[in-house]
Amino acid sequence: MRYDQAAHIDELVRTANGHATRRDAIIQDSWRRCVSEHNLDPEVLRAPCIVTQARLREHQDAMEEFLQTARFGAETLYRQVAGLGYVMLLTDSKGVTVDFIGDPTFDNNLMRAGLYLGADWHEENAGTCAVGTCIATGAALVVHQTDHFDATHIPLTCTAAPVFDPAGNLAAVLDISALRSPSPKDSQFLALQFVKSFAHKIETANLINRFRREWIIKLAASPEFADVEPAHALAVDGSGRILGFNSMARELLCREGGSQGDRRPLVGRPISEFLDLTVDDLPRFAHSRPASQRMVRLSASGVPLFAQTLPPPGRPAGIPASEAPTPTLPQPLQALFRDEPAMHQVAARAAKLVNTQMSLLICGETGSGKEYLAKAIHASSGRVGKPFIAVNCAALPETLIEGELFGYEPGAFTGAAAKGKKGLVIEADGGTLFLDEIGDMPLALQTRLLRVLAEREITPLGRSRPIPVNIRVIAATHRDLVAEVKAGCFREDLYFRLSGAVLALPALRHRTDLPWLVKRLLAERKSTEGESLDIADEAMLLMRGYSWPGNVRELANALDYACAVASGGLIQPEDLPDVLRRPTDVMSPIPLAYRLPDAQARPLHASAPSAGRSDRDELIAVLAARQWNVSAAARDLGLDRTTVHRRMRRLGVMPPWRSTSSLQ
Ligand SMILES: Nc1ncnc2c1ncn2[C@@H]1O[C@H](COP(=O)(O)OP(=O)(O)OP(=O)(O)O)[C@@H](O)[C@H]1O
Repeated sequence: MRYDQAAHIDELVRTANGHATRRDAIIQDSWRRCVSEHNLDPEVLRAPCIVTQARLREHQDAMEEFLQTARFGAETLYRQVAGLGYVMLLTDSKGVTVDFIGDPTFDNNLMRAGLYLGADWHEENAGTCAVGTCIATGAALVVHQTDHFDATHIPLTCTAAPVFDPAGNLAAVLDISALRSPSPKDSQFLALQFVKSFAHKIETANLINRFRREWIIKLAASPEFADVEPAHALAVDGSGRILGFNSMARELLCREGGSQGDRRPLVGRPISEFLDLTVDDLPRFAHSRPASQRMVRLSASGVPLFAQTLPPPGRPAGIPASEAPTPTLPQPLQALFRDEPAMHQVAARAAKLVNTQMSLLICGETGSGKEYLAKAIHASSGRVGKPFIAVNCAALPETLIEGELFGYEPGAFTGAAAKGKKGLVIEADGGTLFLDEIGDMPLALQTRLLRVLAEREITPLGRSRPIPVNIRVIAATHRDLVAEVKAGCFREDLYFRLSGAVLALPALRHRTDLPWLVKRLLAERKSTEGESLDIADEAMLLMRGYSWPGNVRELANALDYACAVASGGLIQPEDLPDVLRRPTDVMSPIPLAYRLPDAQARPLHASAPSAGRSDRDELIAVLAARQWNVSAAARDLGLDRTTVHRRMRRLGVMPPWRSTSSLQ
């Protein structure tokens, strides 16, 4: 044990025995809690506790939408402090690190220090630390060097702030930490302000996202800042009842309610109890009017504030949320399918993400339309009009990928083009970079890609200064990336970075809109005589019965063939490629909704005992009917998600895009 660790333990023991110490009160209280409530022994040095991949996934799944909303804020915070040696951690309310951004070159040191995805920083395990003590107290704080309880952590400086959900419950903790820092604790004062400010932004973004179909009221103390940085934000429904708030609005309303001696919960109470307005007044506070004319007073204290209201989309004031129309999908996403539940789910999720900075991962069998979907996302986003650059990582020789992607300066290496090369990442600036077959990207380049994603800048070969880039990365694969991670062929941190949002495209044989797709593709084609074509019912029946291993690409090819050989403007069974007419290639006539994806079509007894077979069949059927959305299946079964996940593991049931070798 090092001398500084021994001295630290000595101070802990003396404090636990009631001796005075000059530490902040919040640290002293936490030390005492660690000894008396968590039974932590100051003399034991504990290694960081990192949860298993399966548990991490469960923690991430449970707050998926929040993570998507928080990502941009967390990345922006990281960019501001990365140069000072900080990493960024976002933990859930239990202290498990569900998002992490750090310099990949420090991986091992960060992991050893517990600054890593999956690290559990709850006070019960890790002792006094910024995240754990923030969870215990609900307060933002700095835990600097020897403030930490466990002597393992005393080189670290950590600053954390709580992020509350719209009902005022702790949702997450935002933390920045550094392996090294100056000794005075004051050096972290600005870090604390930074983290608090970003926690506030994430909280407000989460509130607005969660209640985007309701009235949002933002309040600021000055007219000049009413539209720029309104401190207080709350959501109210069409009848003027409070639905949610950020922490600053909660404090303000509690003060107001408190001054009238009313301590009832805020949710459900009419906004007119707190502000001198009713729901009918809300349109008056729309952004189009000058801020100075948007004054409102707090009912109890009479203090003036300046309001800005955001109305529910496409709904005049006063109509209850339940009667609001469902928001429509952007046209390019709508054009991908017709009345097809699995595709609708993919498109609806993509629609929510089109304008976020998040990287997306599209999974699906070959030819299922991964690039087509990526283009539709690009066309639906604010990046439309900017480049969409597609790179097939499997098609480029390993030696060329680096130069093609990241570019190089003139004369960077022997054989380099005289003018140098810009690189596809820079060419995609402002737009979308589509990385097809990401599973085939060599490991060394995965590290460089990770850095581009984390830092949003790129250093071409032979250049010393990085170039900032603004790209949206969409990756695609038909492989089981989780298995690739397990086999050491794919970087785990890159996988987590890319898989923040996974869009799983259904195979064509599982799509219920095949007839519509056939007609749509036919409308784009002509016969050799230049006439439009239709398809006979018998030919359509053959198409519906075929298993389409090459998916939409194979369908398009089959129609090209049929259009070339058909005559009289109608495609007959004999105009279809032979393979469609061979009985062995035809699917068994099980009902479409219960047709199982390939991974599940293996002999069931191979992975499940016969006693469990009917349970397994039932579980697979419900999951397949819900396009493998575990939450939806759990609702159907009347179980919670964790139980369904546990049951899936026990019965060896996996989504079609994972193989049996997947990480569990
Ligand atoms: N929804 C769709 N509507 C019309 N055509 C589509 C649709 N989806 C895919 N296609 C067509 O199917 C073909 C294959 O699509 P795409 O290249 O996007 O598949 P992929 O999954 O990326 O394939 P791969 O795995 O081989 O990279 C393309 O010709 C594309 O134009």
